Amino acid sequence: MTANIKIKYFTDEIERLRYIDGKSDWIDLRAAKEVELKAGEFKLIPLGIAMELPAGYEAHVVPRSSTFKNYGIIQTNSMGIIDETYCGDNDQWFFPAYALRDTVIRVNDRICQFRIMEHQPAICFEAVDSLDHEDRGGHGSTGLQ
Ligand SMILES: O=c1ccn([C@H]2C[C@H](O)[C@@H](COP(=O)(O)OP(=O)(O)OP(=O)(O)O)O2)c(=O)[nH]1
Repeated sequence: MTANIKIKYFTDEIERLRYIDGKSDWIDLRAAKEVELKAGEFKLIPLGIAMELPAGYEAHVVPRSSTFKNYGIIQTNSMGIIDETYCGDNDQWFFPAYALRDTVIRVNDRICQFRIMEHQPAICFEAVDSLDHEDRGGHGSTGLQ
């Protein structure tokens, strides 16, 4: 099955998104403007795109494995969640970056990746006195290091 996604680019300076079938279903995203950060600084890096996600889906954005090594930045929210409703003409995706060293992110640098995920089912929380199961045990209870 193929999902069609409407995408709006905010600049011609970044390469168009490419889905590489067979390797990974995560799709790389690029910085849409040059951003300079000093060690300890936080900035939002625009990713130059907005999308209308398929109904019933959200997108998850995480750094590439090489992002920290190449650029010295980490993603402050660990994983970005793009809601289905984030689909207006100015709803540009961004990467919240914290720099651990002085660094420059250049236009078109591939700094993160995303995939779409189906929403979980609607949840109703039912309060009970007992869950009627044996305790599994918490951290370290398997004895494995
Ligand atoms: O890394 C991110 C995180 C979010 N967004 C966009 C898409 C998302 O739909 C919107 C709002 O994000 P979120 O729901 O995480 O934030 P909030 O609800 O506005 O703020 P918070 O949850 O911190 O109260 O911002 C990004 O582009 N990148």
